[in-house]
Amino acid sequence: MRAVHFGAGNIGRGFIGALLTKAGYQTTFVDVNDALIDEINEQGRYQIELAGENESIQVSNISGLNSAKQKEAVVDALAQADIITTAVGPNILSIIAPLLAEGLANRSTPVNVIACENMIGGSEQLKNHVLEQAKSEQKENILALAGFPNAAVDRIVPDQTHDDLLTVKVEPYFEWVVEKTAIKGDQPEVEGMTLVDDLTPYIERKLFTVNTGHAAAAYLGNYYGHETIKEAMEDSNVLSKMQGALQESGAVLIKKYGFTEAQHQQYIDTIIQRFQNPDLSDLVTRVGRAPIRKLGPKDRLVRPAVEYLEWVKETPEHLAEVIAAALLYKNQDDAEAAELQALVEKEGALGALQQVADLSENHPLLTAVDEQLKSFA
Ligand SMILES: NC(=O)C1=CN([C@@H]2O[C@H](COP(=O)(O)OP(=O)(O)OC[C@H]3O[C@@H](n4cnc5c(N)ncnc54)[C@H](O)[C@@H]3O)[C@@H](O)[C@H]2O)C=CC1
Ligand SMILES: O=P(O)(O)OC[C@H]1O[C@](O)(CO)[C@@H](O)[C@@H]1O
Repeated sequence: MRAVHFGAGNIGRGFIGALLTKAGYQTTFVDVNDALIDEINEQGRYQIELAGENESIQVSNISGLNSAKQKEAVVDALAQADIITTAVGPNILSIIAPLLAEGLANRSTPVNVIACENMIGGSEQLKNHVLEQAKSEQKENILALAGFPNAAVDRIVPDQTHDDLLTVKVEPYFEWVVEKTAIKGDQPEVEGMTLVDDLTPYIERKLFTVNTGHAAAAYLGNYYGHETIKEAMEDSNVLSKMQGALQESGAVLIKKYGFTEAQHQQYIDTIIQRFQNPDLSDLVTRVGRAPIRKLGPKDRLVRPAVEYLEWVKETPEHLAEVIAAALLYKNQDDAEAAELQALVEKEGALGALQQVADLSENHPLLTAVDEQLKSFA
Protein backbone atom coordinates (compact mmCIF):
# COMPACT_ATOMS: atom_id res chain seq x y z
CA MET A 1 0.00 0.00 0.00
CA ARG A 2 1.25 3.46 -0.86
CA ALA A 3 0.57 6.81 0.77
CA VAL A 4 1.51 10.27 -0.45
CA HIS A 5 1.67 12.91 2.26
CA PHE A 6 2.17 16.63 1.42
CA GLY A 7 4.16 18.47 4.12
CA ALA A 8 7.02 16.73 5.94
CA GLY A 9 6.84 19.24 8.81
CA ASN A 10 5.78 18.85 12.43
CA ILE A 11 2.37 17.23 11.91
CA GLY A 12 3.45 15.41 8.75
CA ARG A 13 6.33 13.59 10.42
CA GLY A 14 5.09 13.70 14.00
CA PHE A 15 1.54 12.50 13.44
CA ILE A 16 0.00 11.63 10.06
CA GLY A 17 3.06 10.10 8.36
CA ALA A 18 3.73 8.04 11.47
CA LEU A 19 0.19 6.57 11.62
CA LEU A 20 0.21 5.82 7.89
CA THR A 21 3.53 4.03 8.12
CA LYS A 22 2.39 2.07 11.17
CA ALA A 23 -0.70 1.01 9.21
CA GLY A 24 1.57 -0.55 6.58
CA TYR A 25 1.74 2.20 3.95
CA GLN A 26 4.98 2.98 2.13
CA THR A 27 4.83 6.73 2.68
CA THR A 28 6.18 9.30 0.24
CA PHE A 29 6.57 12.73 1.83
CA VAL A 30 6.20 15.60 -0.63
CA ASP A 31 7.67 18.94 0.46
CA VAL A 32 9.43 22.01 -0.94
CA ASN A 33 12.11 21.93 1.74
CA ASP A 34 15.14 20.40 0.01
CA ALA A 35 17.08 19.67 3.17
CA LEU A 36 14.16 17.73 4.70
CA ILE A 37 13.52 15.70 1.56
CA ASP A 38 17.24 14.89 1.11
CA GLU A 39 17.47 13.76 4.71
CA ILE A 40 14.36 11.58 4.43
CA ASN A 41 15.83 9.86 1.36
CA GLU A 42 19.25 9.51 2.94
CA GLN A 43 18.07 8.15 6.30
CA GLY A 44 14.93 6.30 5.17
CA ARG A 45 13.71 6.51 8.76
CA TYR A 46 13.27 8.91 11.65
CA GLN A 47 12.45 8.93 15.33
CA ILE A 48 9.44 10.26 17.22
CA GLU A 49 9.93 11.14 20.90
CA LEU A 50 6.89 11.21 23.17
CA ALA A 51 7.06 14.25 25.47
CA GLY A 52 6.99 13.34 29.15
CA GLU A 53 7.32 9.62 28.43
CA ASN A 54 10.54 7.73 28.19
CA GLU A 55 9.56 6.24 24.87
CA SER A 56 10.35 6.75 21.23
CA ILE A 57 8.94 5.34 18.01
CA GLN A 58 10.89 4.50 14.85
CA VAL A 59 9.23 5.43 11.55
CA SER A 60 10.62 3.70 8.47
CA ASN A 61 9.48 2.67 4.97
CA ILE A 62 9.51 6.32 3.89
CA SER A 63 10.88 8.34 0.97
CA GLY A 64 10.68 11.95 -0.15
CA LEU A 65 9.97 14.03 -3.25
CA ASN A 66 10.46 17.74 -3.82
CA SER A 67 7.25 19.06 -5.38
CA ALA A 68 8.99 22.10 -6.84
CA LYS A 69 11.70 20.05 -8.58
CA GLN A 70 10.22 16.58 -9.15
CA LYS A 71 6.77 17.33 -10.47
CA GLU A 72 6.49 14.30 -12.75
CA ALA A 73 7.50 11.91 -9.99
CA VAL A 74 4.93 13.49 -7.66
CA VAL A 75 2.20 13.15 -10.31
CA ASP A 76 3.13 9.47 -10.79
CA ALA A 77 3.09 8.87 -7.03
CA LEU A 78 -0.34 10.50 -6.78
CA ALA A 79 -1.66 8.39 -9.64
CA GLN A 80 -0.60 5.23 -7.81
CA ALA A 81 -1.32 6.15 -4.19
CA ASP A 82 -3.84 4.27 -2.03
CA ILE A 83 -4.30 7.32 0.21
CA ILE A 84 -3.29 11.00 -0.06
CA THR A 85 -2.99 13.32 2.94
CA THR A 86 -1.80 16.89 3.53
CA ALA A 87 -0.47 18.91 6.49
CA VAL A 88 0.92 22.00 4.79
CA GLY A 89 -1.16 24.83 6.28
CA PRO A 90 -4.50 26.18 4.98
CA ASN A 91 -2.84 28.86 2.83
CA ILE A 92 -0.82 26.27 0.88
CA LEU A 93 -3.77 24.13 -0.25
CA SER A 94 -4.29 26.22 -3.40
CA ILE A 95 -0.58 25.90 -4.23
CA ILE A 96 -0.54 22.08 -4.19
CA ALA A 97 -3.85 21.87 -6.11
CA PRO A 98 -2.46 21.80 -9.70
CA LEU A 99 -0.19 18.83 -8.93
CA LEU A 100 -3.08 17.02 -7.28
CA ALA A 101 -5.31 17.74 -10.28
CA GLU A 102 -2.77 16.21 -12.62
CA GLY A 103 -2.12 13.17 -10.45
CA LEU A 104 -5.81 12.50 -9.80
CA ALA A 105 -6.69 12.91 -13.48
CA ASN A 106 -4.28 10.06 -14.30
CA ARG A 107 -5.95 7.54 -12.00
CA SER A 108 -8.05 4.53 -12.80
CA THR A 109 -9.05 3.60 -9.23
CA PRO A 110 -10.67 5.57 -6.37
CA VAL A 111 -8.56 7.37 -3.79
CA ASN A 112 -9.20 9.62 -0.80
CA VAL A 113 -7.50 12.95 -0.27
CA ILE A 114 -7.58 14.05 3.39
CA ALA A 115 -6.48 17.57 4.34
CA CYS A 116 -5.18 17.42 7.93
CA GLU A 117 -5.21 21.15 8.61
CA ASN A 118 -6.62 23.25 11.45
CA MET A 119 -9.72 24.43 9.64
CA ILE A 120 -13.35 23.60 9.04
CA GLY A 121 -13.97 21.89 5.69
CA GLY A 122 -10.27 21.61 4.75
CA SER A 123 -10.60 18.68 2.31
CA GLU A 124 -13.69 20.25 0.74
CA GLN A 125 -11.73 23.47 0.23
CA LEU A 126 -8.83 21.51 -1.29
CA LYS A 127 -11.30 19.80 -3.66
CA ASN A 128 -12.56 23.23 -4.77
CA HIS A 129 -8.99 24.42 -5.42
CA VAL A 130 -8.24 21.23 -7.38
CA LEU A 131 -11.36 21.56 -9.53
CA GLU A 132 -10.79 25.30 -10.10
CA GLN A 133 -7.25 24.64 -11.30
CA ALA A 134 -7.86 21.38 -13.20
CA LYS A 135 -8.03 21.41 -17.00
CA SER A 136 -11.58 20.86 -18.23
CA GLU A 137 -10.75 17.36 -19.55
CA GLN A 138 -9.38 16.35 -16.11
CA LYS A 139 -12.46 17.22 -14.07
CA GLU A 140 -14.64 14.22 -14.89
CA ASN A 141 -12.04 11.71 -13.70
CA ILE A 142 -11.30 13.69 -10.55
CA LEU A 143 -14.99 13.94 -9.65
CA ALA A 144 -15.54 10.24 -10.33
CA LEU A 145 -12.54 8.83 -8.49
CA ALA A 146 -11.38 11.20 -5.77
CA GLY A 147 -13.04 11.45 -2.35
CA PHE A 148 -12.23 14.47 -0.20
CA PRO A 149 -13.35 13.58 3.34
CA ASN A 150 -12.93 16.41 5.83
CA ALA A 151 -10.93 15.73 8.98
CA ALA A 152 -10.11 16.99 12.46
CA VAL A 153 -6.53 16.51 13.64
CA ASP A 154 -5.37 17.03 17.19
CA ARG A 155 -1.83 16.58 18.47
CA ILE A 156 0.50 19.30 19.71
CA VAL A 157 3.77 19.20 17.81
CA PRO A 158 5.93 22.25 18.61
CA ASP A 159 8.80 23.50 16.47
CA GLN A 160 11.74 21.13 16.79
CA THR A 161 15.19 21.81 18.21
CA HIS A 162 17.09 18.55 17.68
CA ASP A 163 20.54 18.18 16.17
CA ASP A 164 19.20 16.09 13.34
CA LEU A 165 16.52 17.36 10.98
CA LEU A 166 14.04 14.50 11.18
CA THR A 167 13.60 13.65 14.86
CA VAL A 168 10.34 15.06 16.11
CA LYS A 169 9.06 15.41 19.67
CA VAL A 170 5.29 15.24 20.08
CA GLU A 171 2.78 15.06 22.90
CA PRO A 172 1.52 11.50 23.52
CA TYR A 173 -2.15 12.48 22.95
CA PHE A 174 -3.63 12.41 19.46
CA GLU A 175 -6.99 12.35 17.73
CA TRP A 176 -7.65 12.02 13.97
CA VAL A 177 -11.34 12.02 13.01
CA VAL A 178 -12.39 11.61 9.37
CA GLU A 179 -15.76 12.06 7.66
CA LYS A 180 -16.89 8.55 6.63
CA THR A 181 -19.67 9.61 4.28
CA ALA A 182 -17.31 11.40 1.87
CA ILE A 183 -15.01 8.41 1.39
CA LYS A 184 -14.76 6.96 -2.13
CA GLY A 185 -14.03 3.25 -2.55
CA ASP A 186 -12.71 1.16 0.34
CA GLN A 187 -12.44 2.72 3.79
CA PRO A 188 -8.81 3.31 4.73
CA GLU A 189 -7.75 1.10 7.63
CA VAL A 190 -5.45 3.17 9.76
CA GLU A 191 -5.13 2.49 13.47
CA GLY A 192 -5.71 5.80 15.22
CA MET A 193 -8.01 7.19 12.51
CA THR A 194 -11.65 7.33 13.65
CA LEU A 195 -14.33 7.41 10.95
CA VAL A 196 -17.56 9.25 11.80
CA ASP A 197 -20.76 10.03 9.91
CA ASP A 198 -20.94 13.65 11.04
CA LEU A 199 -17.62 15.42 11.56
CA THR A 200 -19.10 18.80 12.54
CA PRO A 201 -19.32 18.29 16.34
CA TYR A 202 -15.78 16.87 16.41
CA ILE A 203 -14.09 19.57 14.35
CA GLU A 204 -15.98 22.40 16.08
CA ARG A 205 -15.29 21.00 19.56
CA LYS A 206 -11.61 20.64 18.70
CA LEU A 207 -11.13 23.96 16.89
CA PHE A 208 -13.16 25.99 19.41
CA THR A 209 -11.57 24.41 22.48
CA VAL A 210 -8.00 23.25 21.77
CA ASN A 211 -7.25 25.97 19.26
CA THR A 212 -9.31 28.72 20.94
CA GLY A 213 -7.57 27.97 24.24
CA HIS A 214 -4.17 27.77 22.63
CA ALA A 215 -4.68 31.06 20.77
CA ALA A 216 -5.78 32.68 24.06
CA ALA A 217 -2.62 31.41 25.76
CA ALA A 218 -0.48 32.67 22.86
CA TYR A 219 -1.92 36.17 22.40
CA LEU A 220 -2.55 36.94 26.09
CA GLY A 221 0.72 35.22 26.99
CA ASN A 222 2.57 37.40 24.51
CA TYR A 223 0.83 40.55 25.78
CA TYR A 224 1.86 39.75 29.36
CA GLY A 225 5.48 39.11 28.31
CA HIS A 226 5.68 35.30 28.13
CA GLU A 227 7.67 33.45 25.49
CA THR A 228 6.25 29.97 25.85
CA ILE A 229 2.82 28.45 26.35
CA LYS A 230 4.08 26.74 29.51
CA GLU A 231 5.11 30.13 30.99
CA ALA A 232 1.75 31.60 30.00
CA MET A 233 -0.04 28.72 31.75
CA GLU A 234 1.97 29.39 34.92
CA ASP A 235 0.60 32.95 34.98
CA SER A 236 -2.69 32.66 36.89
CA ASN A 237 -3.99 35.83 35.23
CA VAL A 238 -3.54 34.37 31.71
CA LEU A 239 -4.83 30.98 32.82
CA SER A 240 -8.05 32.39 34.24
CA LYS A 241 -8.66 34.61 31.18
CA MET A 242 -8.12 31.58 28.94
CA GLN A 243 -10.52 29.54 31.06
CA GLY A 244 -13.08 32.34 30.67
CA ALA A 245 -12.74 32.19 26.87
CA LEU A 246 -13.21 28.40 26.97
CA GLN A 247 -16.33 28.74 29.11
CA GLU A 248 -17.76 31.02 26.42
CA SER A 249 -16.88 28.81 23.43
CA GLY A 250 -17.99 25.81 25.53
CA ALA A 251 -21.41 27.32 26.25
CA VAL A 252 -22.05 27.46 22.49
CA LEU A 253 -20.77 23.92 21.88
CA ILE A 254 -22.95 22.56 24.70
CA LYS A 255 -26.04 24.27 23.30
CA LYS A 256 -25.33 23.24 19.70
CA TYR A 257 -24.24 19.65 20.19
CA GLY A 258 -25.79 18.56 23.50
CA PHE A 259 -22.54 17.72 25.34
CA THR A 260 -23.23 17.72 29.09
CA GLU A 261 -21.50 20.44 31.11
CA ALA A 262 -19.54 17.80 33.02
CA GLN A 263 -18.39 16.08 29.79
CA HIS A 264 -17.29 19.34 28.27
CA GLN A 265 -15.52 20.52 31.42
CA GLN A 266 -13.60 17.23 31.43
CA TYR A 267 -12.58 17.87 27.79
CA ILE A 268 -11.40 21.41 28.71
CA ASP A 269 -9.47 20.17 31.75
CA THR A 270 -7.64 17.54 29.70
CA ILE A 271 -6.67 20.17 27.15
CA ILE A 272 -5.34 22.55 29.79
CA GLN A 273 -3.22 19.70 31.19
CA ARG A 274 -1.89 19.09 27.67
CA PHE A 275 -0.89 22.77 27.40
CA GLN A 276 0.87 22.43 30.79
CA ASN A 277 2.99 19.39 29.76
CA PRO A 278 6.35 20.33 31.33
CA ASP A 279 8.24 18.40 28.66
CA LEU A 280 6.82 20.40 25.73
CA SER A 281 8.42 23.72 24.91
CA ASP A 282 6.05 25.53 22.58
CA LEU A 283 6.64 29.17 21.65
CA VAL A 284 3.78 31.67 21.73
CA THR A 285 5.01 32.78 18.28
CA ARG A 286 4.31 29.32 16.82
CA VAL A 287 0.89 28.99 18.40
CA GLY A 288 -0.02 32.60 17.51
CA ARG A 289 1.37 32.38 13.95
CA ALA A 290 -0.70 33.81 11.10
CA PRO A 291 -3.06 36.04 13.15
CA ILE A 292 -5.05 37.18 10.10
CA ARG A 293 -6.05 33.57 9.42
CA LYS A 294 -6.79 33.06 13.11
CA LEU A 295 -9.06 36.15 13.14
CA GLY A 296 -10.97 34.87 10.10
CA PRO A 297 -14.78 34.57 10.24
CA LYS A 298 -14.77 30.76 10.48
CA ASP A 299 -11.75 30.41 12.72
CA ARG A 300 -11.13 29.82 16.45
CA LEU A 301 -11.77 33.30 17.89
CA VAL A 302 -14.34 35.22 15.87
CA ARG A 303 -16.66 32.31 15.07
CA PRO A 304 -17.26 31.23 18.71
CA ALA A 305 -17.58 34.89 19.75
CA VAL A 306 -20.20 35.60 17.07
CA GLU A 307 -22.03 32.38 17.92
CA TYR A 308 -21.96 33.25 21.65
CA LEU A 309 -23.79 36.47 20.82
CA GLU A 310 -26.32 34.49 18.77
CA TRP A 311 -26.84 31.44 21.00
CA VAL A 312 -26.22 32.73 24.54
CA LYS A 313 -27.32 36.31 23.77
CA GLU A 314 -24.68 37.81 26.04
CA THR A 315 -21.41 39.61 25.35
CA PRO A 316 -18.41 37.23 24.95
CA GLU A 317 -16.11 39.37 27.10
CA HIS A 318 -13.29 36.85 27.37
CA LEU A 319 -13.22 35.94 23.70
CA ALA A 320 -13.34 39.67 22.91
CA GLU A 321 -10.32 40.14 25.16
CA VAL A 322 -8.37 37.46 23.29
CA ILE A 323 -9.35 39.05 19.96
CA ALA A 324 -8.13 42.41 21.29
CA ALA A 325 -4.82 40.79 22.30
CA ALA A 326 -4.53 39.25 18.82
CA LEU A 327 -5.02 42.71 17.29
CA LEU A 328 -2.13 43.97 19.45
CA TYR A 329 0.14 41.04 18.51
CA LYS A 330 3.41 42.20 16.95
CA ASN A 331 6.04 39.94 15.42
CA GLN A 332 8.11 41.17 12.48
CA ASP A 333 9.18 37.58 11.70
CA ASP A 334 5.58 36.60 11.00
CA ALA A 335 4.39 37.99 7.64
CA GLU A 336 0.72 37.95 8.66
CA ALA A 337 1.42 39.65 11.99
CA ALA A 338 3.27 42.43 10.14
CA GLU A 339 0.45 42.71 7.59
CA LEU A 340 -2.14 42.90 10.38
CA GLN A 341 -0.23 45.67 12.16
CA ALA A 342 0.01 47.61 8.87
CA LEU A 343 -3.76 47.26 8.49
CA VAL A 344 -4.32 48.33 12.11
CA GLU A 345 -2.14 51.38 11.45
CA LYS A 346 -4.22 52.28 8.38
CA GLU A 347 -7.76 51.35 9.45
CA GLY A 348 -7.54 51.33 13.25
CA ALA A 349 -7.86 48.10 15.25
CA LEU A 350 -11.63 47.84 14.82
CA GLY A 351 -11.48 48.64 11.10
CA ALA A 352 -8.84 45.95 10.67
CA LEU A 353 -10.92 43.43 12.64
CA GLN A 354 -14.03 44.27 10.65
CA GLN A 355 -12.11 43.51 7.43
CA VAL A 356 -10.28 40.33 8.40
CA ALA A 357 -13.26 38.88 10.30
CA ASP A 358 -15.75 39.99 7.66
CA LEU A 359 -18.04 41.66 10.23
CA SER A 360 -20.82 44.14 9.45
CA GLU A 361 -20.14 47.79 10.32
CA ASN A 362 -22.29 47.74 13.47
CA HIS A 363 -21.59 44.21 14.61
CA PRO A 364 -21.83 43.98 18.44
CA LEU A 365 -18.54 42.04 18.56
CA LEU A 366 -16.76 45.23 17.43
CA THR A 367 -18.16 47.08 20.46
CA ALA A 368 -17.13 44.22 22.78
CA VAL A 369 -13.58 44.19 21.39
CA ASP A 370 -13.39 47.99 21.63
CA GLU A 371 -14.19 47.77 25.37
CA GLN A 372 -11.36 45.25 25.82
CA LEU A 373 -8.90 47.31 23.79
CA LYS A 374 -9.61 50.26 26.11
CA SER A 375 -8.87 48.07 29.12
CA PHE A 376 -5.50 47.12 27.59
CA ALA A 377 -4.57 50.73 26.89
N1 LIG B 1 1.89 21.43 14.73
C1 LIG B 1 0.76 21.07 15.30
O1 LIG B 1 0.71 20.82 16.50
C2 LIG B 1 -0.49 20.93 14.50
C3 LIG B 1 -0.65 21.44 13.24
N2 LIG B 1 -1.82 21.23 12.57
C4 LIG B 1 -1.99 21.70 11.22
O2 LIG B 1 -1.11 20.98 10.36
C5 LIG B 1 -0.71 21.83 9.28
C6 LIG B 1 0.81 21.84 9.23
O3 LIG B 1 1.30 22.38 10.44
P1 LIG B 1 2.75 22.06 10.95
O4 LIG B 1 3.11 20.67 10.62
O5 LIG B 1 2.80 22.51 12.35
O6 LIG B 1 3.59 23.07 10.05
P2 LIG B 1 5.09 22.92 9.52
O7 LIG B 1 5.48 24.26 9.07
O8 LIG B 1 5.92 22.21 10.53
O9 LIG B 1 4.94 21.96 8.26
C7 LIG B 1 4.41 22.36 7.03
C8 LIG B 1 5.27 21.73 5.94
O10 LIG B 1 4.65 22.03 4.69
C9 LIG B 1 5.70 22.28 3.77
N3 LIG B 1 5.22 22.99 2.60
C10 LIG B 1 5.05 24.32 2.45
N4 LIG B 1 4.66 24.59 1.18
C11 LIG B 1 4.56 23.39 0.54
C12 LIG B 1 4.22 23.01 -0.78
N5 LIG B 1 3.87 23.91 -1.70
N6 LIG B 1 4.24 21.69 -1.10
C13 LIG B 1 4.59 20.76 -0.17
N7 LIG B 1 4.93 21.07 1.10
C14 LIG B 1 4.92 22.37 1.44
C15 LIG B 1 6.73 23.06 4.57
O11 LIG B 1 8.00 23.06 3.96
C16 LIG B 1 6.69 22.31 5.90
O12 LIG B 1 7.64 21.26 5.92
C17 LIG B 1 -1.33 23.19 9.56
O13 LIG B 1 -2.55 23.29 8.87
C18 LIG B 1 -1.61 23.16 11.06
O14 LIG B 1 -2.67 23.99 11.42
C19 LIG B 1 -2.87 20.54 13.10
C20 LIG B 1 -2.78 20.02 14.34
C21 LIG B 1 -1.57 20.16 15.12
O1 LIG C 1 -1.52 25.34 13.35
P1 LIG C 1 -2.23 26.69 13.49
O2 LIG C 1 -3.63 26.68 12.97
O3 LIG C 1 -1.44 27.85 13.05
O4 LIG C 1 -2.39 26.91 15.03
C1 LIG C 1 -1.53 26.47 15.96
C2 LIG C 1 -2.39 25.47 16.63
O5 LIG C 1 -2.34 24.20 16.05
C3 LIG C 1 -1.81 23.30 16.93
O6 LIG C 1 -0.50 23.22 16.53
C4 LIG C 1 -2.38 21.97 16.99
O7 LIG C 1 -3.74 21.90 17.12
C5 LIG C 1 -2.00 23.91 18.25
O8 LIG C 1 -0.82 23.72 18.89
C6 LIG C 1 -2.30 25.36 18.01
O9 LIG C 1 -3.51 25.65 18.60
